[in-house]
Amino acid sequence: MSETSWKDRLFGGFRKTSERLSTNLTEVVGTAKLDDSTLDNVEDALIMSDLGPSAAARIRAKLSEKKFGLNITEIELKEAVADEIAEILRPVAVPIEITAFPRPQVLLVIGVNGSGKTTTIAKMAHLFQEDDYGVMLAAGDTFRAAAIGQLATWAERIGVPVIRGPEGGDPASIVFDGVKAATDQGIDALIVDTAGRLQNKRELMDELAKIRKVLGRLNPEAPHDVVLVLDATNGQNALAQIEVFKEIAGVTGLIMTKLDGTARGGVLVAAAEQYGLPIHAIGVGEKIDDLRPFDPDLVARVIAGVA
Ligand SMILES: Nc1nc2c(ncn2[C@@H]2O[C@H](COP(=O)(O)OP(=O)(O)OP(=O)(O)O)[C@@H](O)[C@H]2O)c(=O)[nH]1
Repeated sequence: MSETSWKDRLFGGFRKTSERLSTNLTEVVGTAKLDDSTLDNVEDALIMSDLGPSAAARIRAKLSEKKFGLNITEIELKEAVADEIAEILRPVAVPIEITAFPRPQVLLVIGVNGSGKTTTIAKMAHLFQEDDYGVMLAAGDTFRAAAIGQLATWAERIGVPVIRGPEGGDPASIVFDGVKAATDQGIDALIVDTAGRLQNKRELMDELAKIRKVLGRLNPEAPHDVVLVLDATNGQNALAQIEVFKEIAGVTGLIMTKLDGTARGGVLVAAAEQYGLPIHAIGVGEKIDDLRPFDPDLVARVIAGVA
């Protein structure tokens, strides 16, 4: 896909978020002087737009440091907010690199049901394929037959092999088969779907521990990545998921999906500020090429409504 059309999609995707922040910030201006009361209002506007109290306080402090007492127009305020959002996003906008030696790089993908995990795995595979990497999928979410079928359908559609077992089968054994097959076939990236049953933390922890143990026997470096897929429409609840999964699954990076059609895209900034985990890519639609790594400066401007 051309960069222009991705940009359009990005704009379209974040439209509701930027409208919300824009509206909230517009209410602020009128008081043209950036004094304490205006700063209070800016901070409130950022919190109301899901950027979270911590990012809001940080942006407020920076604005105050740079522009306190100055007269500021609405557009200048939005530009300044965009600059500070970019500061927060820059360190975490880190695409996944396929660097594992020996191959394959093993990526465990976790996330609660409905977060967009399966679709995101297909989109990631597609991204890697575009870079000429050989990709294989492993259907480690054996909890539901539908999940295995859905992954297999995607694999067929994008033309990548998939390792699968029976419903209720042992995920660790599928991962084992996956690594062996990927190694034999010279595959670069093995993406493993896992069950995301947060309802039962103990079970999930045990399952992941077993997968790690099996992987460790084949390659002590694996899994190289533990990617948590989050649904942006869940707002603050998505942040709570980071907290839990970080603790129980050793998350190494995030992918945030469904940023299209939600006014809650500010949660991307909240996640960046609060957790500092790499955000590998963002999803702005249901199509195969609707997931990309992101340009933090551009996304910041889109969110603040000045792009
Ligand atoms: N609008 C939009 N929809 C998305 C995005 N990513 C995934 N979806 C949709 O979200 C729904 C759930 O996605 P799945 O991939 O099935 O999610 P899952 O987490 O694997 O969920 P289960 O299979 O139910 O466990 C599907 O209808 C996807 O098309 C996105 O970035 N934007």
